[in-house]
Amino acid sequence: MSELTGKVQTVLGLVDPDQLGHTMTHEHLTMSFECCYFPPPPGDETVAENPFQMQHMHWLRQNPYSCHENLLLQQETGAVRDELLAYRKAGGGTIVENTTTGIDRDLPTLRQLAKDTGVHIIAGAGYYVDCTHTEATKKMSVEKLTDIIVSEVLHGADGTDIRCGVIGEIGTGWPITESEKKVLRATAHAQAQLGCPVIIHPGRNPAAPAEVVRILQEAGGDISKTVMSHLDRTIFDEGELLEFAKLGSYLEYDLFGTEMLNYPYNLEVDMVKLEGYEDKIVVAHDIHTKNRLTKYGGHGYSHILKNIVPKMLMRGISQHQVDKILINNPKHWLTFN
Ligand SMILES: CCC(=O)NCCS(=O)(=O)O
Repeated sequence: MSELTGKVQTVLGLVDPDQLGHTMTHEHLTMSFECCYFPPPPGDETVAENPFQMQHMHWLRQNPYSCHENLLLQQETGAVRDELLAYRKAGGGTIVENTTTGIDRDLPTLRQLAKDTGVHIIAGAGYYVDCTHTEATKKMSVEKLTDIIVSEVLHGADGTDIRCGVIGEIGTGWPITESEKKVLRATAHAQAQLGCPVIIHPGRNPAAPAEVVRILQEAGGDISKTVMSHLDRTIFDEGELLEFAKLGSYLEYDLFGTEMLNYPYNLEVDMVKLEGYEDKIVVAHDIHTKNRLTKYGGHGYSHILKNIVPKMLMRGISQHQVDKILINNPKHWLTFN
């Protein structure tokens, strides 16, 4: 039992879990995604250099990683502040900010955004994918990595006294590299000490999520307190997905905002299926590029609350089930044991 037990840790301090309200479990408010720059298709180089014009917006949606400028979300703090105020107005209460070491976590900015907007912001401890690990990180032992992660939760990260309230998103690719495996083991050790929530970014192979769970479990991690992100881009086969669900993690769908929501000829195309896992599903937009902000014609952080919830209700998901996905499941996940 520690002072964290039964509480949720935000960038402004500990809060009672019932204060969280509607929660997006996977967003970014300030970060850089330069690590994942992807060259534009041949012939499109000039568009990529000057993307933020009306006639280029569709190109940007199709090629979000092919424009350096688009990857610098940390330049948009003013727009993000406005977005968070709109999120509150739409009924939003909490955002889990998944930016970890390697993609420019900025805790003072998160604290200021929380103060300015009243949105509860929960920051992430730990490391993103291998290509962002420094040589020093790659050389660290599991014990050293564990100490750093624990300290980010108990004392503060990046030379500040601002404490993280979740470990992750912990980045892994496919195959999982040695350095990523060490970080996963450190994550499990830290979780065992702290009783804290964990969130994982799996590689893009359908086998990746289960392999991560295996490594975490072997190292003593608590899978029932772990979110597996990005399942909507990772496991496409329904049978495989149900097999993975049996392992007991939370199942996160976080591509909302990039879906084809109103396909006019068949309004059923994006039907959500719960399949008995309504206590394990969480959702988010995973905003990590500029073009997804409303300032640039994007969907913003309120899209799920404004557009997806009505669709869920229309398709027979009850208000009680919606509340589980948006309020109760995140609350239980985020509360320290
Ligand atoms: C930093 C945000 C992130 O990792 N999002 C997932 C991107 S992708 O792996 O689906 O391309």
